[in-house]
Amino acid sequence: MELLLDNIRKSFGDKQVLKGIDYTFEKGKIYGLLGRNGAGKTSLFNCLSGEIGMDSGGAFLREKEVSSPLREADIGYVFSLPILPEFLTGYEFVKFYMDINRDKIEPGKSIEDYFDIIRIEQEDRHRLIKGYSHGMKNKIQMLCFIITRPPLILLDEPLTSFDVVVALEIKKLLREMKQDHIIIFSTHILQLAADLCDELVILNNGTLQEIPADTLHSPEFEERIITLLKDEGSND
Ligand SMILES: Nc1ncnc2c1ncn2[C@@H]1O[C@H](COP(=O)(O)OP(=O)(O)OP(=O)(O)O)[C@@H](O)[C@H]1O
Repeated sequence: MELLLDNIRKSFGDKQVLKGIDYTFEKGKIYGLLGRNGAGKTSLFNCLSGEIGMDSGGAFLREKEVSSPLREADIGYVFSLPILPEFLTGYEFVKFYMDINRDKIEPGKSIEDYFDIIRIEQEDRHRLIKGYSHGMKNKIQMLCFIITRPPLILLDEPLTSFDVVVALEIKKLLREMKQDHIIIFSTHILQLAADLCDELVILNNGTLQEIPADTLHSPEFEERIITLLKDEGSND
């Protein structure tokens, strides 16, 4: 399975943020999306998820030479600022989410199993989401895609809110899941990108640019990325 981005363009007023995004992402890999503040990473994710409309271009999933337009149901999107019904308990929300997605759930997994996966303690499961920490809310958002397992998973700076222990668990989980999914996550933490990603792409002056694979584990990794990101700044 592949995700094909075809000449995606998006402007806000006079500001052209995405200037023709062309890229092919493959199943089985974790992609790190890098870019400076305001480069358009969230805008790209929002265009893909349908949160905002693209001005032109398109996104398609291709399976065995057959392409179909990307649909909302194909995407699990974890926002950097989690959006959840705060008036429900974690348990109530997850139960509701499982009920409405009954047809997509792996047989044999209970609600408690899912909470165990993301390590939310028993006593916290029945507390209102309103009182959850940022990291716990992110975990609940992640649980949504663990439950429904959509082909495309978009993570907008997700791991920054987790403590080191949870971050390690989530990294492990993403690595386990990657064989069946296309995972793209945006981050400003270069070490995390180098550690977790199979490929890196930079959103540079409104277009996506692949970073050569040999850069990822080279001793000059950080230096080379920073040079590329600075180049972007000079294009503004
Ligand atoms: N709804 C909107 N209306 C007007 N301008 C917007 C809107 N959304 C984003 N922008 C602008 O588009 C540009 C890209 O923003 P975006 O949030 O996509 O960048 P980003 O790469 O995710 O940044 P960061 O790393 O700081 O989160 C910015 O100049 C931002 O102000």
